[in-house]
Amino acid sequence: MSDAIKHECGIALLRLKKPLSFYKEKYGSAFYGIQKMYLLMEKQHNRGQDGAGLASIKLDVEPGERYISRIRSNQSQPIQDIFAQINQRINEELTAHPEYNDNVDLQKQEIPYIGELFLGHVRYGTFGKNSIESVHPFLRQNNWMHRNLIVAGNFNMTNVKELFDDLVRLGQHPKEMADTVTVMEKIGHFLDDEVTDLYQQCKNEGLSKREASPEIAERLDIARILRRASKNWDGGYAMAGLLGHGDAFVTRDPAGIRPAFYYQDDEIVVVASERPVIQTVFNVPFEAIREITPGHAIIVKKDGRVLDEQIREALPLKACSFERIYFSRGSDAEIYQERKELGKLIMPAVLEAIGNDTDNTVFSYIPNTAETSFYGMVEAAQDFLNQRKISDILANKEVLTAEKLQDILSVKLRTEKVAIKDAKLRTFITEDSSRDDLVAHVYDVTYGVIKPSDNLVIIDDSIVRGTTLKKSIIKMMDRLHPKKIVIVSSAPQIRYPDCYGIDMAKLEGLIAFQATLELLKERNLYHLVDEVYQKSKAQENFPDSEVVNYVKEIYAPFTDQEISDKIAEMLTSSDVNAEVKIIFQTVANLHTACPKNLGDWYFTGDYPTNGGNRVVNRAFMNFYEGKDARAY
Ligand SMILES: O=P(O)(O)OC[C@H]1O[C@H](OP(=O)(O)OP(=O)(O)O)[C@H](O)[C@@H]1O
Repeated sequence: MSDAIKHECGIALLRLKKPLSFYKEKYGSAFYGIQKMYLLMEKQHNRGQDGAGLASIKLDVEPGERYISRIRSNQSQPIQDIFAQINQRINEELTAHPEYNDNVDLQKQEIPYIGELFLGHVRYGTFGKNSIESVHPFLRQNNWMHRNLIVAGNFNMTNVKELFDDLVRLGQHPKEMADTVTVMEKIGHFLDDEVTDLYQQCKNEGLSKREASPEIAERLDIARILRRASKNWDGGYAMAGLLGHGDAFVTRDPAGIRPAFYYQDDEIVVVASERPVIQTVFNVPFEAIREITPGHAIIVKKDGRVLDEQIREALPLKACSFERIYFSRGSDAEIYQERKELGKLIMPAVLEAIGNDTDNTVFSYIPNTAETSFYGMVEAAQDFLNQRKISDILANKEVLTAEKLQDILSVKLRTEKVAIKDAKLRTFITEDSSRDDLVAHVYDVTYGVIKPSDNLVIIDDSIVRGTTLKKSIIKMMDRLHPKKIVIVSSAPQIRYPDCYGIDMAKLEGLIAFQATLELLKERNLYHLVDEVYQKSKAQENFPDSEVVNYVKEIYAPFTDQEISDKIAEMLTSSDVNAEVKIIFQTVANLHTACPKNLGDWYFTGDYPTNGGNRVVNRAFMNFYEGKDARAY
């Protein structure tokens, strides 16, 4: 089996509803679509830096003219790479044929990528190969216009094997087991089916073959195709597709795990993985942008109609909270406030850890994502300080002088930028093998702002494997000689693997799991590991719906605090002098801060789809059997 491919990805779909001459007149260029695609993709580069791809379709072309273009790159800076190539191609054409310059019809006819429909994708290839074949969009070609299918997705299916077997049962011979291919072939199969049915219909109505073609395109029921294709999909997905003649769709999983936003007016329809991208690129307000309803698809017919159709029965809404904590850009109006709230809500625990001694404490953060929660933490600390000033003033009100008041008011919160990130990479999603070394060299430290009598409170958005802390942050912070280092995680302890698109596939990689194993050993409870293995093994061949997440029993004997303390101990190497404490967010606070994104399986083990329980079961067995394998 070829490696399943991970998809911590971003998508962008754009349909220009007017003729290209309209954009030339209004915005000065018929390349409007390409320019907007560049921005839509670049502003989602946080979602993928290993690969980028773009496909475009020209509507209503004559037979013999090319109408689908696709370009993909797995070079460093892949977004720049593909657009540099596109630009070069366009410029070559324009230089060789000056007559194209002011002629939109000729541009459309002769220059690739000048079309009305676009699909872009940015990709993280977090493990396995990062070959060009793994870069989206994927293409399924056919001589029949409406049988051409182009797909790109931000997704991960837990049951690729089963979906693959389904295809084989249908008589197909898929060329690989990668989930993108499987999903595309699934859609493709029902697309073919639908086309065949419609052709029969047209024939019965007396239409000639040639007359039938545009009729089929018009009547094609995309929702029906998606309903049939996605029936057995178990996973998190925002799946986008284009058909050769010009229909387009984006469908979202029934639990709303992966995000997808859209906007439309009379000039454009646009879909992206993140909302602020659309706001910025098209200068539209927050309120004008909608989320695709979980289990629905937004379908843009070739004639410009936009349909919102239900595809799957909705599941309880479990939008991924990790999008809010880490993955998405913090520029979204809601996400920004949520991250701040995460910082605020954890403050009482921080104050306790420093014995309310804000005077001898420096507050800081680990760049970049945690910067926003730092602002929230600082606001809460400021509130605490103000309360103290009020009490001081009231207590001294009989003897208050201007000087005394000045003394009280001059006390300030001490915030510093202590950690500096040298490389502009997201290390969390860097491939396992090269990560340790990278992390060790990614950060640097600011000297001269910490006194030996100080506590240093430093907030990070999440602690996953703990590499960032162990290999880099704690050691470097210790070089500043603080008395105590308090690491604050704006996310709760990550105890279970993810299987819906965030790369946390192995249990033994998670520091919370490792710490719990240590505790089990110390307390002579390690037999629980054997027991959980027996229970997991016994349900190995159960249908997904009957599998129980027994891994929860591993954590049950311990309080959160005990596990946190063990994590701190394990991440602190013997040469570190400061006392190190780690504080994690509670799951209850997470839900308070991010009320719309209640998906919390990596923290609680409560998976939103049945496949999740199978994955955690498999992940545990892999760990127990010493198999260095991914669980899906
Ligand atoms: O515990 P670990 O397994 O080391 O992973 C957690 C770290 O990874 C992320 O940083 P990243 O460099 O990806 O991104 P950022 O700059 O966007 O915060 C995250 O912000 C944590 O610092």
